[in-house]
Amino acid sequence: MSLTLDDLRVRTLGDCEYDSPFAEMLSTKRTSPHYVAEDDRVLVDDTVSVLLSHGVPIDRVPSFETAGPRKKIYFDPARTTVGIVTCGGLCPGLNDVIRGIVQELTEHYHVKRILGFRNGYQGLSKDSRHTTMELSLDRVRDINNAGGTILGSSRGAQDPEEMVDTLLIHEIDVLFVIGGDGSMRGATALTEVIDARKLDIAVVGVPKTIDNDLPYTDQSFGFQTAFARATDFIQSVFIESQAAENGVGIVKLMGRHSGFIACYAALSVNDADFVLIPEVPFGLEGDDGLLCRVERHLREHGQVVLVVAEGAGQHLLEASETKDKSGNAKLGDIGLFLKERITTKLSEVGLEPTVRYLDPSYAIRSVPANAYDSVYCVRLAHAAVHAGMAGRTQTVVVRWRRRFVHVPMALITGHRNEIDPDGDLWMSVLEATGQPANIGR
Ligand SMILES: Nc1ncnc2c1ncn2[C@@H]1O[C@H](COP(=O)(O)OP(=O)(O)O)[C@@H](O)[C@H]1O
Ligand SMILES: O=P(O)(O)OC[C@H]1O[C@](O)(COP(=O)(O)O)[C@@H](O)[C@@H]1O
Ligand SMILES: [Mg+2]
Repeated sequence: MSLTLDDLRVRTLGDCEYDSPFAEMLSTKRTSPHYVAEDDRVLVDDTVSVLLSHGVPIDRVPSFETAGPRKKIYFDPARTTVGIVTCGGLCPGLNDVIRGIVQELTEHYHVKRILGFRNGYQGLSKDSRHTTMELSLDRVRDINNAGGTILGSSRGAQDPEEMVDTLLIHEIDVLFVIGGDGSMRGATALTEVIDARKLDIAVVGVPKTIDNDLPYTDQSFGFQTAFARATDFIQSVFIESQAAENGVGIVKLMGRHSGFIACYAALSVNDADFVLIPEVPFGLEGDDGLLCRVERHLREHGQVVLVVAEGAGQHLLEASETKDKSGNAKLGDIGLFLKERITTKLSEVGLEPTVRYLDPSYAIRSVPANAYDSVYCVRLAHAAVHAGMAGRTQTVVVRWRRRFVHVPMALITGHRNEIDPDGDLWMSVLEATGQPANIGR
């Protein structure tokens, strides 16, 4: 997709007239390999060929506004009230982000009132708008030691007009939405109502997804923790299948539309023989199909390990029209399906398998963030606070090519981050597993 500078323009509520608490520290700072000055920008692309293909001077090629503290800010901290909400599925690090936002607002900006809305957008609805949580430093002190979110989360639509009424009742000036693509669509709907009513409320997003399926973000927070946890389950089925006669290990991992968790966990353990992801369709039948390939592998090596993303091979299952409360398609169970088909096939050819099947499901996303993700979360939280206090709105903060930047919300919801079957990640998976590029297709 070809972007223009206009697509990348971040919205702001107005001129920044208040001195930022960081003004003095920033006065001597210049762009360096480790810092981007607020009037500098970060390139979207990073290869010579793509940069040249734009055919415009370097200051016209697509670039992001840098994140970080500003010398001047839009909101007067002494008169600012902040809201925080976490929506959608859980992800390691949600509590770290909440805590980081509260710490930054309290300790540096001296914002006095921070409210957490309970249970996702539901907490902004008319019915539950009074069940807020005051977020003080004491309240968030050790919340990062636990998984989940102290605010709770939910799926399901709420009326944006009602939600904005709730923001007004609580006199919210800046709302931080920590959530995925659905949440960012919801946040966009909020900003549309805010605009229509000519209100002065900023909405800033911190993208969350263990599936790593949001674009313009290197890797989403919590993803590393989630795939690290997933490796435990691959190791388990590897050991089980190694010890059994004709051992087959199958692990199904989360990943509705994108197979990042499956690929990274499989590469980390480096013991998987087949990795199946939504982005690369496969067939079961025929000499080249998965079933025969599994059989041959088993005959040759005595064991076989498959890692399958939950969204893989959906074309092989009966189509379902079912959706969850947020409108996300409910998928068929590819893990159980493969377990049955592989068991039947191997039994038919006289290999009487011992099949070990694990579906760790929520076990990989309900854990606390690891040290790496915790660092990432706190830095995203800081960037979000700076963006909000500077009056950025309809904007998310992300890390892109190791720099923290501002991205318009519309870009984050515009398409999905998926594994490119022609890209180098999938090539690494093919190299590590030895599986062919096409299975039964
Ligand atoms: N198109 C949309 N417009 C408004 N709100 C939405 C939209 N899509 C999802 N939402 C709301 O955002 C919240 C989170 O969405 P969901 O898809 O469950 O999780 P995620 O944000 O992780 O993708 C839910 O309350 C859902 O109703
Ligand atoms: O919590 P639920 O509704 O069971 O959702 C499970 C889904 O949540 C996910 O973790 C993704 O969640 P999000 O849509 O919140 O990013 C998927 O991997 C999984 O399919
Ligand atoms: Mg989603």
